[in-house]
Amino acid sequence: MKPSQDNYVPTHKDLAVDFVNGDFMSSLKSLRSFAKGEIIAPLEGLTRGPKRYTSVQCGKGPDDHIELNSDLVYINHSCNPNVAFDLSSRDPRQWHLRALKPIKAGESLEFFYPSTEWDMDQPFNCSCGASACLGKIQGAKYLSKSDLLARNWVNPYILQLVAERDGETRLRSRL
Ligand SMILES: C[S@@+](CC[C@H](N)C(=O)[O-])C[C@H]1O[C@@H](n2cnc3c(N)ncnc32)[C@H](O)[C@@H]1O
Repeated sequence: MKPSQDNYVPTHKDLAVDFVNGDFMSSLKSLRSFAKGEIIAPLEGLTRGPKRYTSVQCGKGPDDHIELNSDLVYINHSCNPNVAFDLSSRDPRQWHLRALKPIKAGESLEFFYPSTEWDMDQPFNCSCGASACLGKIQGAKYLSKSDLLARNWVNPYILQLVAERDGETRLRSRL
């Protein structure tokens, strides 16, 4: 579920969707400043569902995908992100959105999609404009461990999948 522009009511006090005409052109902006490390929002009202362009992966399993059911779904990807979805706790009540750097009022919130997603439903050519932009964004499966670790936050289940992938590669090369 993606909140629409019709009769829009923000789901989070300090955040607002910047609706732009055109497919996937909208974004989520901060209405106040946040300090580095500050929790911007707990993740509440989540539902399980299939992998979609709106879902967020929350574990290693095929069914480990949640829908945010809020304005947070409008957070775009950046290769130089300013926020992270931290789904590292075993307790979903601890899952949250956190600032990775100081954020000013009016700034767009952007997270590094491969920090949650292994193999994305809807890959795209990134337009984040960062100097270290990775180009095509399709999920962590397609990136090196060093490219992932350079983005300040990667969820532990993604790092486990990377370790399994890289272990298999080493084993195969020995055969
Ligand atoms: C969950 S939506 C994010 C909100 C989206 N901008 C919208 O208006 O609905 C994810 C989609 O937004 C687009 N998107 C997000 N970040 C992007 C980026 N850095 N470059 C290009 N497209 C991006 C892609 O089409 C992606 O599949």
